Amino acid sequence: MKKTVLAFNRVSPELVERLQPHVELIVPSPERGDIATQFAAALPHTHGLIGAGRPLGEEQLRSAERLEVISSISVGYDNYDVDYLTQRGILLTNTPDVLTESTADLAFALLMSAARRVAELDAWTKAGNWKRTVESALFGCDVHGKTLGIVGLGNIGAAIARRGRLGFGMNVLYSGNSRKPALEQELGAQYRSLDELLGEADFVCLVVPLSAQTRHLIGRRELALMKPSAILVNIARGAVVDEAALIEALQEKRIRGAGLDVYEKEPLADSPLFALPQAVTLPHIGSATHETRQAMADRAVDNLLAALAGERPRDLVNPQAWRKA
Ligand SMILES: O=CC(=O)O
Repeated sequence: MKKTVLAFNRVSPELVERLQPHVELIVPSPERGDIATQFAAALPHTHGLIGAGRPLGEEQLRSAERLEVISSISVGYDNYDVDYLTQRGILLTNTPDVLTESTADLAFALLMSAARRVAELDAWTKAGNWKRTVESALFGCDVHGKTLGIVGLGNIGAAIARRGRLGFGMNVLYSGNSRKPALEQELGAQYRSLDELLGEADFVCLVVPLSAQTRHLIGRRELALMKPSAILVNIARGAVVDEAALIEALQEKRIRGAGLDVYEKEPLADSPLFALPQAVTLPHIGSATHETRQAMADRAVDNLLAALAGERPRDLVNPQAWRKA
């Protein structure tokens, strides 16, 4: 008998096509009422879950007695209570690597947009404000040759550093838990403590996973260490930054600007950020290209089907659960 797989919410037709021959697939749909109710009703019969953007821990999964695997279509896994899953022997998988370059592209788009005021001046032009040559009040700042500070030089951080160094001749600084001699060699990247990096960088780019250690890593004190001319880019998770402190720093012009893809509460609604033209606000689209989302879905399906077949999935977040499963 086929095992049952429950999607978190609507999934792409390609994903349905790949899964359907192998499993009994349940996809909650807004046409059939409340998604959360449909999800909860299907959980007790479910062997595998697939999707993204749904917090899952003990409270949500108590009734999921047959659950063997959660295949997350994301690289980050801060939505899941990993200890609880491990204790229950439920495998958790993610989709690393395939989104590295697209996410680095978006970090650079945010950085460029904030520096050269792309989004702001696009809105300005379309509002019919362009009557004569733009004056210095609307000038941006250079990117090439400036200092790029990467907080968290993992795969995505390294891809951003490469763009900065090789594409824009930037000086690259990084902070994090460990030194990266190969990247120091390749890109001339220099290690700094977080405080030193904040004081030296023209662009501070956050690329750390969210954890107890990185929650509010950038707060009032850290923002005060940044240069008044500096720009903060966050493509990691909203809660890595104390958003209220960031809004205050932007309102008081204590930093030049921000490029944000992630927020403490998503979707972002009614935020003071909306009134700040120097904050570029995107709706969490780091990996949202057709090609990358397809690659992520494929990788998530591979992980899910492997786990349901009793094989060790390629991207296992909690290997300790493998022994228990
Ligand atoms: O934020 C996106 C991801 O974790 O893949």
